[in-house]
Amino acid sequence: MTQPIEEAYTLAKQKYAAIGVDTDAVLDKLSQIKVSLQCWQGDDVLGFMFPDQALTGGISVSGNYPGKATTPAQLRADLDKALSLIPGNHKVNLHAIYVDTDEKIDLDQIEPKHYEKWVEWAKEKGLGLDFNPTCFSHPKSTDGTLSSNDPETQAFWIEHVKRSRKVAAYFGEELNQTCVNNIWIPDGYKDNPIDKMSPRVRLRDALDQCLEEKFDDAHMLDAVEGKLFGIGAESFTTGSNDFYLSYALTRDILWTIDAGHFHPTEDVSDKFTAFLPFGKGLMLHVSRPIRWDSDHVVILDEATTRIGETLVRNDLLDKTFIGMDFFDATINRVAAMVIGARSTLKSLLLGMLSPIDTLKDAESTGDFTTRLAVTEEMKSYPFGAIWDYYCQQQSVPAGTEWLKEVKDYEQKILTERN
Ligand SMILES: C[C@H](O)[C@H](O)[C@@H](O)C(=O)CO
Ligand SMILES: [Mn+2]
Repeated sequence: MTQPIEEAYTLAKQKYAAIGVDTDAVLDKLSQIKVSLQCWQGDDVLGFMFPDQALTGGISVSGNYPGKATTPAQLRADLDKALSLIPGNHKVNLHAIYVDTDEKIDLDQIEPKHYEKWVEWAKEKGLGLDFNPTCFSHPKSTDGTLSSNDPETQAFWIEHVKRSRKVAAYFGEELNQTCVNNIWIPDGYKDNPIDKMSPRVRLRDALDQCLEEKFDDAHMLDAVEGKLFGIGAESFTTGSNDFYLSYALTRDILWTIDAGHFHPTEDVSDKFTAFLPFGKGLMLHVSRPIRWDSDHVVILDEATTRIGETLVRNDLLDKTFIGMDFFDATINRVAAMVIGARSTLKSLLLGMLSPIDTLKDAESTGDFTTRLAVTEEMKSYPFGAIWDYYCQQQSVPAGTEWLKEVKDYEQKILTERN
């Protein structure tokens, strides 16, 4: 440990102790938390199944920064680099298109064996894995997927989702920890539909078929992710947030809240405690929407801070799987992963460094003056000293030191690609 970091921590620790916060206990708690690092930041959501297929489904990646991963081995190397700069022990989130096989297969043919190399790698690195069926960027996804009114198309996507659940359960069994299988589909209409009921009934029934096979919760949990709108589906999104909230509650599965999938003025963190008194649990896609679901790299802004604080203050960490969802090709992709994950973890640390009991006492006795005064003062507490110490403790670089490693990696590895 370098001297200045230790000294700064000692002073900061005293300051937090004076308001009843035990920073050593906080760092111990933070070290137990896993965030799921989305692999698709590494290759602009292309995957290895149909890499020449354009990205569709109303999501888009801008930028052409050199060095994107074009093979599973490259992507794993980039993830390794990123994970070595993120404090703690985490998970990696895969989409179905990230197969690692020489077989030429379509999405309705995926099997656990096509992802074996990911599992071997995860075991070697002590990582967990999450999974997502990929219901976009495919010739059969242009006119709807699970809610399609073409029985053949719908059957194709049902088969894909059923198989993705088997892959997720295999991940969970092999890695001895829960793998979340998150279902998101892009179905919707550009213009106002007349019949809004039939697509949603078809989606409900298709999902029910997908979920027929039962798996052990300890290995696999289903999650459904809604959305306000997507490019090309501006007027109607079949799998809207209300639809999936209802579906998750009635089927006792996880609801995925993507921070970019609501109206920009909505506070997504407020939804956690609206859902959890009734629901099984949450999956989060921590993201950064700029005017729309732009999937910018997560930073420690007010929205992200509120997410971390809400999870901690309300004791929701045991019921929430924290994933991230952003993809930016205008900057170094490994750096994007590191920035997003470190910022997400910082939001949790900020939450943990609050004098929660004092604040709750003030609130319950109606002392809202104290609640406001203390939360404001906390903003200038020496949080950075605690974070730097945590990084040292977890053997990852503190401050911007990590950037040197990414720049070095860029020079030696990334610029040699393409
Ligand atoms: C890759 C997608 O972003 C992801 O699967 C989905 O979670 C989403 O947020 C679509 O907008
Ligand atoms: Mn998402």
